[in-house]
Amino acid sequence: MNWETLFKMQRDLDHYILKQHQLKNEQIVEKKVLALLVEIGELANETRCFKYWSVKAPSPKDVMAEEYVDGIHFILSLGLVIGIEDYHGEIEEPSEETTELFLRVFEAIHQLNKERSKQAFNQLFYVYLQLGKNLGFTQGDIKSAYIEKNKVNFERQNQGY
Ligand SMILES: O=c1ccn([C@H]2C[C@H](O)[C@@H](COP(=O)(O)O)O2)c(=O)[nH]1
Repeated sequence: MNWETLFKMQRDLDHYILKQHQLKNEQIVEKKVLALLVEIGELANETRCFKYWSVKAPSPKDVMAEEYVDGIHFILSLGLVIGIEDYHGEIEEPSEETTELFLRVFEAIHQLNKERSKQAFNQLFYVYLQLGKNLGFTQGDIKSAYIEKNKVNFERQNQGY
């Protein structure tokens, strides 16, 4: 999977948003970290993986994919802030179950916020891709859902979102 294209699309979107709201990256890194944590919480809610008290089915795959790629947006965006423009790691079949993977993603986000290093970024991307695989998304699914949502995000900026 060529992630470089997605990093480039993310850079364009982030620039557009910063310009629109007259902000600089330094002012919003922590907000981006919180935004990412919130998106992952929203995704967890759609999967219902932790709702041991409920028998309702998870949301449809397209709904989950949209939440999942919101997370991809903020991960790429945080990567760009620390100077990362591509990702080359291979993913292995995740051995953990969904809940455990979510907890590992949250942990990796906190680590990235503390370290702001390439190693911490790669760990986060790796575990997030494992979560995606666990939820049934191929890399092709992720790419097409990302492209679709990136377009929506641009449109929203033009509509006074
Ligand atoms: O600097 C930013 C701010 C937001 N978004 C994108 C990520 C998500 O796809 C979406 C979040 O939108 P809502 O949670 O407001 O729907 O915006 C970015 O890509 N970069």
